[in-house]
Amino acid sequence: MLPTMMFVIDTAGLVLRLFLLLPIYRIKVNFLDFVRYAKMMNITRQLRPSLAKALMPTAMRAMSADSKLVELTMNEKTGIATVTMNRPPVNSLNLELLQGLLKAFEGLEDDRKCRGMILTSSSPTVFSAGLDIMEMYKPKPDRVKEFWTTLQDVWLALYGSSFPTVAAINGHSPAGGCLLSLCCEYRIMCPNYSIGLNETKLGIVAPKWFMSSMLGAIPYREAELALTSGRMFSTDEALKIGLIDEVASDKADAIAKSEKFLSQFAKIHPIARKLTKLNLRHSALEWMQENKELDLNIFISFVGQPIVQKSLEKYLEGLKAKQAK
Ligand SMILES: CC/C=C\C/C=C\CCC/C=C/CC(=O)SCCNC(=O)CCNC(=O)[C@H](O)C(C)(C)COP(=O)(O)OP(=O)(O)OC[C@H]1O[C@@H](n2cnc3c(N)ncnc32)[C@H](O)[C@@H]1OP(=O)(O)O
Repeated sequence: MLPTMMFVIDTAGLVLRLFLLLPIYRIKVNFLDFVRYAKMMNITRQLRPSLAKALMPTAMRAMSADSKLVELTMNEKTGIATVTMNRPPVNSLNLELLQGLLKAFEGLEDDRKCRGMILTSSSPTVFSAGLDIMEMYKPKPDRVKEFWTTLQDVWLALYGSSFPTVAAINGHSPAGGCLLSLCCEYRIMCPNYSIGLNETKLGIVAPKWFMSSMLGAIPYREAELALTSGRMFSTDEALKIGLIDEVASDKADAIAKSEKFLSQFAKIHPIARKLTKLNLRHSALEWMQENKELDLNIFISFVGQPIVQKSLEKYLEGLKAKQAK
């Protein structure tokens, strides 16, 4: 009798607390939200055994991401998903890789079992070489529009994800690669690689939202110096200025450390965590939502400039020459 009464009182309390929160943040709540909340509050043991069992995770599951460019696995026991970029040789972000990432992030957003996500790479030495320069060099009008819009959507989905995120940076991470890691809440990097927003070195300008992502990680003064000079940081330098949070000895260690970081959120109220994150990121997210079209037009006119095309051509030649040596 007493446990039943306690359960009814607990449940009423939970529902009341949820409904007090909801009008402020305009969250849709449904039964599954309640179940998540209840599970977090550790009351699933009091639910019907069949329902409690259904809530218990079982094993590691490969989820369909419909793209060989992105592998998505879910640890059913912990609810931690791993998204692995798999576009050899350097995971340069072309339209198809971005579409694969977007699909994976949106899928996880809809997956009520997802408790966190680790973003990593299948390459032994490169996390991501950033945007595929071939998408910007002599671009086809329709494709380049779709390319940039998809990048904006990937940024919105990752920077604004409701689940906690970690980048396990197991290789070099210039420009767009660094951006992806900056969208995550925590960065763990393997030794002796480089990371940074090096756009000015290519003769291009990192858009406002690239910069605001960096400003979310390091102080303004450091960001100003890094962005204007296009500086790439070694793993140790990145740790010193706070561009990364931890160093791992290798990829396996980076994943283990990522899981440890994410596991702390098991004890944190998921709605409180999510709303705190989204409130902190609100102005950058809102700017993007309201300025997608403007940002697209700036990009299109920027990459259309002959001087920008010349810079990209020179940079590509430099990469090829390096390869030929
Ligand atoms: C007011 C204006 C406002 C807004 C303007 C709007 C927009 C403009 C800004 C757009 C933002 C762009 C951000 C970017 O991400 S640009 C991309 C920057 N990336 C880089 O600088 C990285 C370049 N690559 C490297 O440094 C190295 O490749 C790397 C350290 C990652 C790995 O070195 P490794 O020795 O392992 O490999 P490589 O031999 O160098 O490369 C292998 C092959 O891959 C090709 N490659 C490398 N990177 C790219 C890339 N980013 N895109 C396309 N191709 C790439 C390289 O050429 C080699 O090719 P092959 O010779 O084998 O054909």
